[in-house]
Amino acid sequence: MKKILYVVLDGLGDTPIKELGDKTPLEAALTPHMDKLAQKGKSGVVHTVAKGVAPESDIAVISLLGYDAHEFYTGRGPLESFAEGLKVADGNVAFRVNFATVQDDGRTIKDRRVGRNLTTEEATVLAREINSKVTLTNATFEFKNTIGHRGILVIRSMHSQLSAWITNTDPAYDREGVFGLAKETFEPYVAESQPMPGYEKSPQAIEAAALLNEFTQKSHKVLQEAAINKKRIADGKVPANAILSRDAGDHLPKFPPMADYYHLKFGSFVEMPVEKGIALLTGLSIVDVPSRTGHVDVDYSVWAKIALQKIADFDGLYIHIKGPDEPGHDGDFKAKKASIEAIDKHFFGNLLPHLNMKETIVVVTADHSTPCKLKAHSPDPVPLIVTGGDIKSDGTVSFSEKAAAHGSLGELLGKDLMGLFIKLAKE
Ligand SMILES: O=C(O)[C@H](O)COP(=O)(O)O
Repeated sequence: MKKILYVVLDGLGDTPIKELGDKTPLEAALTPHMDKLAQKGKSGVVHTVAKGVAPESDIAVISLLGYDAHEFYTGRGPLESFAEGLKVADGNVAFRVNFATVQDDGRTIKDRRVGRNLTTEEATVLAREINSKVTLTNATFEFKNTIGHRGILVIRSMHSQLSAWITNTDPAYDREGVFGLAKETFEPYVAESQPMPGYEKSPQAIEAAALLNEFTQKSHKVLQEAAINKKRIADGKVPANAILSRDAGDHLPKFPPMADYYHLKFGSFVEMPVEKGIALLTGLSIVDVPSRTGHVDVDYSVWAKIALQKIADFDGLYIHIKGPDEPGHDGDFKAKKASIEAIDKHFFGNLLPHLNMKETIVVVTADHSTPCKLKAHSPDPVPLIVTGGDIKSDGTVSFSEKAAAHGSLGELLGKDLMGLFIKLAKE
């Protein structure tokens, strides 16, 4: 059986941009290596969770790994908390959070990501202050910063189980059932969490929402007084003076391990806690890579070398590269195009010349589209290339949304991809 090299570029998909000559950042980017993969293989488009769904990365990646997100997903909070070593027992409620910047009224949001320049070191100090100075009514909590403005929060009631059926305080994401869905537009105010429809009378949901609101108010007060924020303001930066919470979960997902589900041993290297949590909980082996240096030419070429070494140890590698998503969220199409070009040059450029393509099915796709115009995830399907092994070309000339839409693979669902790749790897 051939190896499977499964590369997912976060937020890759986009829509045509006038300033790029009505091309998407992917179309406009110089991507000779990915274009060659497309020319030698077949392409198509993927609705990673379902047609018309603008997924967060978590349910998209779960689907891309072949699991039905409707069946297995229990919220982003438990995934990221598990990745970061925080205990999430049944009845604890875990959230993904952002440090954010609000006006002095404590609720008008100036920036959901603190200008995307909060250092992990600054966030660590602020997290320590929150953990030491905030107390909750008949409950304890653990708050941990992760990467940049990102973090996780676990709240534990002292006398009862809590329910995750509560709304977000982060206005940028809605909840549809257990799924988190990106909103194209939203009111820039910290939302009051409340029990979700149908759970208005649930004591566990009522208590969970009340505790989240208490945490939000008290952490804001602590952050307002924090020396780090006073220094940030003096340095002309926006303060990290609020915590936005979303995607609550009150138990860990129970995935059948990949080894049992597909009888395959997969390695994985990823950048963000959410993908790390999914990899750990689906039984993928985490391949250690050096932490980001901030220089993508260095980081991506190191990743390429590690992928070449490690693919020998596994049946396949799942590689999740964050790159294009952040500039998409920031509406920075030039930076998104540059990010795609850097991945092509420094990851694929260092990987493909040394990869045994006859013995490897190479897949390149995305978890969702993050159109620069929207600055948010969208339901637009993402392009897919499948090449290598004995796969014959379907005449695709380049790697782009437009070219993929005419590919011979047509429209696919994320949860069907693994089955397709395994079939191709066995041919
Ligand atoms: O970057 C991340 O953590 C997510 O993919 C997007 O989350 P955000 O909208 O809170 O930045």
